[in-house]
Amino acid sequence: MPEAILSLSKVTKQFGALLASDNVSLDLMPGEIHALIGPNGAGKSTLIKQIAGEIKPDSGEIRFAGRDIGELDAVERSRMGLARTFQVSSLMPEFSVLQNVVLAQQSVSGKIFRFFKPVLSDASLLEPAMAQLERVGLADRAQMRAADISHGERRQLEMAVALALKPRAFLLDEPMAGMGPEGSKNLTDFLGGLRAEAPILLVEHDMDAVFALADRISVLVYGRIIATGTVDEIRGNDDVKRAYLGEEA
Ligand SMILES: Nc1ncnc2c1ncn2[C@@H]1O[C@H](COP(=O)(O)OP(=O)(O)OP(=O)(O)O)[C@@H](O)[C@H]1O
Repeated sequence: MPEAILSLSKVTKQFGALLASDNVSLDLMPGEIHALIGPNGAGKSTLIKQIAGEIKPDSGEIRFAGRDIGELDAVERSRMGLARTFQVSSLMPEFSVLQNVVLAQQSVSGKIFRFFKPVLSDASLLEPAMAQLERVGLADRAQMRAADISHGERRQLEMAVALALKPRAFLLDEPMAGMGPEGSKNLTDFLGGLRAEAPILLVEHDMDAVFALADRISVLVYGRIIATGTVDEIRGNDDVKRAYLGEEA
């Protein structure tokens, strides 16, 4: 049995009287897309924020890449390869699409540059950045300002930036939000291929996307995981139907 890349053990977080994470244990295995679903206010974003290091659990343990990351801040976690995208925009709007990817690459290269300019004309950085843009289908927008591309294209650019960081796991918080049907379909195809690069913990309300992509699904209700299983197991689970999916699922 391979070791989990990310694992949560009994993570608990209370806001006043509200138990937003109630003894949550969850793992993300190599090569998988693990979807986290649940009704509004169930605590999905709170959990993602605790994994990313934006808020601290009251108790419990979070391990990533074999180590307890409880004491690391969000920047240190992202340097370890934990890539969070979408709800927090990582883009620099005044820079070009290509420059955004170059800057992301250099942030993990370990090299310190005093000025942006030499970085932005360094061929050894431009070529791989262009390759990432081709991968997400944005090569023809490379020279546009990030501020001037469409909403869907910004999502693609965030993906290219995330890829440039060479992540060991992706935390994706509602990637389908605000995408039209065609955009959702393209992104679904793209994410399906991405799992080979790094496993994905996916928070998503679009159930078509979740059912198409997830290797496993965990269902969160009132801060508690009420079931974890394959798509078929979750669709057939009576507790899940009652609490979330409804009888038609
Ligand atoms: N900083 C905070 N202080 C107090 N309560 C909070 C805080 N953050 C979230 N909550 C509460 O915790 C609960 C879980 O919220 P959370 O945003 O994690 O849910 P969610 O499952 O992501 O919801 P949605 O699907 O609507 O995004 C909610 O009742 C919310 O009001």
